[in-house]
Amino acid sequence: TTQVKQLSISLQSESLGQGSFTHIFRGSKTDQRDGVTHSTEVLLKVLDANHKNCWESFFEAASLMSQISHKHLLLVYDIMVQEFVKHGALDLYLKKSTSVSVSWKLDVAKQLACALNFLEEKNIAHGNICAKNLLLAREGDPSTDNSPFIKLSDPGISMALLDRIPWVAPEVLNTLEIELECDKWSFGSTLWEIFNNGEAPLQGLDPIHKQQFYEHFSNLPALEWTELADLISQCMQYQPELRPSCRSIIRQLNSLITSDYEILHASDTLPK
Ligand SMILES: N#Cc1ccc(Nc2nc(N)cc(-n3cnc(CCO)c3)n2)cc1
Repeated sequence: TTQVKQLSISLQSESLGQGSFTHIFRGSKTDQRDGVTHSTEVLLKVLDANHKNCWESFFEAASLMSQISHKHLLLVYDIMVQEFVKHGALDLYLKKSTSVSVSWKLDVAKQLACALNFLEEKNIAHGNICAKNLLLAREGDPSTDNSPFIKLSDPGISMALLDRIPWVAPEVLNTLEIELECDKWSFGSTLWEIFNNGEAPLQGLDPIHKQQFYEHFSNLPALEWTELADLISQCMQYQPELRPSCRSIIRQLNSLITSDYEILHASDTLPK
C-alpha cells in the first residue's frame, strides 16, 4: 500500500523572482526513515498561471539540474505535486469496502470510459489504466443516492512490463508501443478488478506464468453477469483492431445500467 507521507508546504509567497515567471514558496520536506524524522528546508517554485506557455523551459531547467550533482550546484528534487484526492486509490477502497453496489461499480466504470473517450478524442493513450490509478474523490452515499466520483491518475513510472500483466495489452510486450487500443484492453482488466472487489487479476501467478497467460491467448475467469463478461472479453481481445471503440463501451455500459436498474427494481415494476 502507498504510505502517504507528510510533506508540509508553508505558503510564504515572496514577490515574483526578478525576471522569472514563478511564485516562490518556502517549505520543509519531512521524511520518516527508520523511525527518525528528517526535515529539509525546501523552496518551491510554482510556474505562474499566466506563463503556462513556458512550462517546457521550466521543466527543462529543473530536469537538467536534477541530472547532475556537484557541491557547488544547487540540489533540485524530482517531485510531482498533484491534487490530493480524498479517498485514495480505488483498488484499496474496494478491498476495504464490503457493501459496494453494482450500480456504484457501473457508475465508476462509466466515468472511466468517459475519461478514456476524452483521451481517445485527443488521440492520447494513457498506458496505465488500472484500479490502482483510479482515485476516488467522492465516495457516494447510497442512502442519499449520491454517486461516486473518480479521477484517472497520471500514468506514473510504469512498473516492469511482466508485472503489469494482465493490465498491459499483449502487443505491447512485442512492440513496446502504447496505442489507443491498449487502453481498451486495460479497461477490460480494470472492469474485472472493479467487479471482483479490487482483487488483482492473476495475482497469484509469477511473471513466467503471467507471460504464458498471453502466449496461450488465455482469458480472465468470466464473471457471472454474462453481458458484463462479454464486454470485458470484447475489450480483452488479442487483436487490437477488434476491441470496441469508447463510444461502444459507453453504449454497452448504459444498457447494463438500464438492465441493472430493471433487475434491481423488478419488484416495483411487476403489474399490480
Ligand atoms: N488512506 C488514505 C488515502 C491515501 C491517498 C489519498 N489521496 C491520493 N491522492 C492522490 N493524488 C494520489 C493518491 N494515490 C494513492 N495511491 C497512489 C499510487 C497509485 O496510483 C496514488 N492518493 C487519500 C486517502
